[in-house]
Amino acid sequence: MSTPEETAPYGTGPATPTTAATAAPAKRIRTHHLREMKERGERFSMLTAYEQYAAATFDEAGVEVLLVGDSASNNVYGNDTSLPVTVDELVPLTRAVSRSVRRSLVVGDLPFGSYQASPEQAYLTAVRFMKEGGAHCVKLEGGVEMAPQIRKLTQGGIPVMAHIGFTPQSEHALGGYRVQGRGETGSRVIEDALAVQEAGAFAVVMEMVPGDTAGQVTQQLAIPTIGIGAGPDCDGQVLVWQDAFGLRQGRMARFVKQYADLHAVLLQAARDFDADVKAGTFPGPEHTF
Ligand SMILES: Nc1nc(=O)c2c([nH]1)NC[C@@H]1CN(c3ccc(C(=O)N[C@@H](CCC(=O)O)C(=O)O)cc3)CN21
Ligand SMILES: CC(C)C(=O)C(=O)O
Ligand SMILES: [Mg+2]
Repeated sequence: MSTPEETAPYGTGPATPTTAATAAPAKRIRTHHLREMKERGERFSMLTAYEQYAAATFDEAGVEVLLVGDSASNNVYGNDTSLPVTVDELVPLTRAVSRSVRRSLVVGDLPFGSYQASPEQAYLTAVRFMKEGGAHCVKLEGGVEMAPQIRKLTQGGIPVMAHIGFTPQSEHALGGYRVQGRGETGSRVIEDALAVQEAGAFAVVMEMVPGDTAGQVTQQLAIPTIGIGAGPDCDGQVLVWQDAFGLRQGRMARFVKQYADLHAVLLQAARDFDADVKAGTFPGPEHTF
């Protein structure tokens, strides 16, 4: 007789990786490992993840960092922008991802309005991602102006990933989806990068920053940089997984490379199922008790 746990078909989380069941226990990625990789001149990868199967698969693939992005606003909840998503909506997704990884570092992305008001607000929000969501660290958007928040969290035992350049939560203030730091404003990106490092951030995302500026920042900083639309000279790269693997349809930002066409695969599978049901060819005898 097997135990209920052994036969439970769902919600098995990281205990049943698809192929790695016999592999040695994976060593968890910690924030200092990313810095050591930078020091050795090695690059690392980051993808968004919002639920169990994507998270477990990317973990198994060797992706070092999984971001439960506030981009769940668009890619899970169907909003047009990242602004409407709430802490109450993101924390359960973070919990799903953190339960599903064996090795990857899980980053909870603090949503718009949940940390900008004060370092205290930021701390209380970040604690929810760590306690209820099981996140290993958090990310927040902003440079010089967010240094007090970054300092407060870091001193309170919560590692912080910063996010500078184009910061989608400020799209209305920035005047739309635009490359940041072209020409004279390049110095702003460098000031922001130095400020977040000084405040204690363990890494920094740079979004839509000219490649040469991102390369300079990467050289100047001791902490790793992670690019999205910031050229090849960052220490790591991040993409939204539904963009990279072709689940999302529509116009993609220039920085997206498409590695698969999951929309086509899923569409065909759904059409085949629908046709089988309508033809009476599913379920067959082998599916019937
Ligand atoms: N699915 C998805 N992918 C993302 O990359 C993403 C989200 N959602 N949601 C939150 C933010 C919004 N982001 C965006 C959204 C649009 C552009 C964009 O349209 N960029 C254009 C304009 C660049 C320019 O000319 O300045 C591009 O062609 O890259 C970029 C980043 C990144 N994040
Ligand atoms: C695009 C990444 C960096 C992000 O912040 C998100 O997915 O929310
Ligand atoms: Mg985000």
